Formats: sequence, structure tokens, C-alpha cells
Amino acid sequence: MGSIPDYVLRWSGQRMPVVGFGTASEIVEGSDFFTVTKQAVLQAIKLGYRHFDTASLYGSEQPLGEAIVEALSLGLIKSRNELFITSKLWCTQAYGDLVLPALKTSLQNLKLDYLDLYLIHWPICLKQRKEGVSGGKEYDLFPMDFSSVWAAMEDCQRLGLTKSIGLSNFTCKKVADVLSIAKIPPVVNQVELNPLWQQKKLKDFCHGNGILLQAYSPLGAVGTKWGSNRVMECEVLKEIAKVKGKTVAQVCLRWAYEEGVILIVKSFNAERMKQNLEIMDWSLSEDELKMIQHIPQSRGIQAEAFVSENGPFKTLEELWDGEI
Ligand SMILES: NC(=O)C1=CN([C@@H]2O[C@H](COP(=O)(O)OP(=O)(O)OC[C@H]3O[C@@H](n4cnc5c(N)ncnc54)[C@H](OP(=O)(O)O)[C@@H]3O)[C@@H](O)[C@H]2O)C=CC1
Ligand SMILES: O=C[C@H](O)[C@@H](O)[C@@H](O)[C@H](O)C(=O)O
Repeated sequence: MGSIPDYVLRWSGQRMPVVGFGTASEIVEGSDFFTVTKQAVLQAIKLGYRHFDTASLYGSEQPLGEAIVEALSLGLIKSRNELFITSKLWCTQAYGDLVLPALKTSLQNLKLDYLDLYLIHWPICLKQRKEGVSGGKEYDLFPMDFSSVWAAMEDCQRLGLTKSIGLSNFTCKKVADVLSIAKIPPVVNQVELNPLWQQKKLKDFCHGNGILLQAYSPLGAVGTKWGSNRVMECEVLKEIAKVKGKTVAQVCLRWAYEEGVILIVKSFNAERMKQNLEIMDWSLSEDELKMIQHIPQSRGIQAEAFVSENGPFKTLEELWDGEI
């Protein structure tokens, strides 16, 4: 797997490369989303990425699947087993009886027999409002029945349709709720994590329970509708980058690597894809780590879509169990 180190996952013994390639992107008007995404994945494989993150929500499963087919036919990889592929269960299908069909659809989109990792995307259920029912939002929100959904996730793993299962956007309290009913514990919790939202408490809790954190938006999702430039424009990070002769992006990624988490970073630009991999042969000093540790903390992800005056989470404070 080139120069990207792996983590060995608990239970399955699978190797997960510490840098994953994100595929959530906004459709650029006038460009062909499918082709752009497929080409970006092919370029990433050429550059040495072997870990890919998708979700049924992103619309990127099909182009990722096509890129894998092409990478095999071009001989860029010899076998699908060289890749680590993650997808996620969207909130409209987070009901016990819909989990297996949702995973089967994702596998069909990806043209794969199995996933390496299947995650519950958010700890909440959505139901599309019936036509004609008026309301401020398109969806009604419901609490998730962790018991039936997690049992179905476990069945997916038992059936061999995914090698591992995990969570995304779960707080300490919600991870603990899943652990209390799980026969197969989650191996991963994928959350927003970057120098401006370091998630110390969640990291200690998850790592203490054998659950790896995966960092999404490690660059603050700069340039996307769900992110901002606050991480890339952080003065402390700029200062460290200048001294080191690295970019702010590389400082963010190296920091996350040194924190012992898996990074999921998205770039569809070949130069930046390459830059984002060049973080393995240098390190941050203790003083630099301390400077980063002292950066004021706040959550960046926009999750307003998951709160509603009718509950189950009436405020962001409730959604995040006070960890805000
Ligand atoms: N589980 C969840 O709920 C979520 C999961 N994710 C996953 O995590 C992945 C990564 O997170 P994401 O939110 O995309 O945010 P990132 O922090 O990875 O930022 C992506 C943005 O940064 C730009 N960028 C990438 N590299 C550089 C660089 N070296 N210098 C300057 N700009 C750069 C990209 O533009 P360009 O492409 O032009 O380089 C893009 O606009 C997603 O793609 C998705 O797979 C993300 C959000 C939520
Ligand atoms: O509405 C909320 C957000 O768009 C959220 O759904 C995304 O950030 C998603 O979690 C992702 O993985 O990209």
C-alpha cells in the first residue's frame, strides 16, 4: 500500500490505511459529476490512495465503483482486496428492516461483493413527508431504535456483506448506548475532527473502548457548503506551516495522524491529493503540538437539518448531548 501506514482493525484483522480519500463533493454546475468523481478516484489510486469513503447520500458510490473496475482493468491494482471501501447507511433507511436492503443497494452501486466498513451515517431517522403535507422541512425526524438497527448491522457483517461495522456522528453517550446492546461492537466512529475541533473527550472514550476515530473534514471542509475557511485561516496553524515549510493542510493532517486517528480527506485536484499524502516523513515538535492544543475549540459541521422543534433533538445542544 505504498507509503501510507495501516491500522489493523480489531476483530476482523483488516488493514485500514490511515489516510482515506473522501468522495463527498458538490456538483459543479456545468461539469459531469459522475465523470469528475470517477476520474478523481482513478487519479487517487494512481497516487497511492487505497482507502475510499463514500455514502449512499453522496451519489459517489457508482462513480467509485466504475473507477475500481477501470483501475483493475488498467492494472493499477491487482485485486479489489487491495482497497478499503467504506459506505454509510442514510437516515431514511435507518430502520431495522431497511438496513440489509440499503447495504445491498450500495453494493450494487459499487459493483462490489462486500464492503470493508459500513457505518450508520447519523444517529437519527428521517422520514420523507407525504406529498401534500405542508411543513417547514421536507422530512420528519425520529429517534433511532439502536437495538433493531444495530442488530441489522451485525447481521450484515455475519452475512459477509461488510467486514466491519461502525458509527458516524455519535457522541460519547450515544456510543455508550450502542455498546450496551451490541453483540459485535463498532470498530469506528467517524466524526468531525480537526485542530479547531479536537474531540479530546470523544477520542479518549472511543479509544478506551477499542473504537477508532476517523476524522472527517480534517481541513474544516474549506470551500464546501457544510464547511468554512476557519481551519485553513487559523493564525496558529499558518505560523506553524510557515516555520515548517509545509502547507496549513499538511499541518492539519500531520496533527491528526499524530493524534492516532484515521484521516478522511477530500481533494479532486491532483496536486492537492499528492500534497495531502506527503505527511509521513516529518513531524510536529512538542511546542507545535502544544500551540495546537491551545487553539480555542468549536464545532464546525452544520447539523441544523437534524434538529426540530418536534424533536427528538430540539436543539444542537441536545443532538450533541451537550458536547458542543
Ligand atoms: N460522516 C459524515 O457525516 C461526514 C463524512 N465526510 C467524509 O469526509 C470526507 C472529507 O471531509 P470534507 O468535509 O470533504 O472536508 P475536508 O476537510 O477534507 O475538505 C475538503 C475541501 O478542502 C479542499 N482541499 C483539499 N486538500 C486541500 C489542500 N491541500 N489545500 C487546500 N484545500 C484543500 C478541497 O478542495 P479540492 O477538491 O478542490 O482540493 C475541498 O473543498 C468527505 O469527502 C466525506 O467522504 C464529510 C463530512 C461529513
Ligand atoms: O445536512 C447535514 C449535512 O449535509 C450532512 O448530512 C453531511 O455533512 C453528511 O454528514 C456528509 O457526510 O457529508
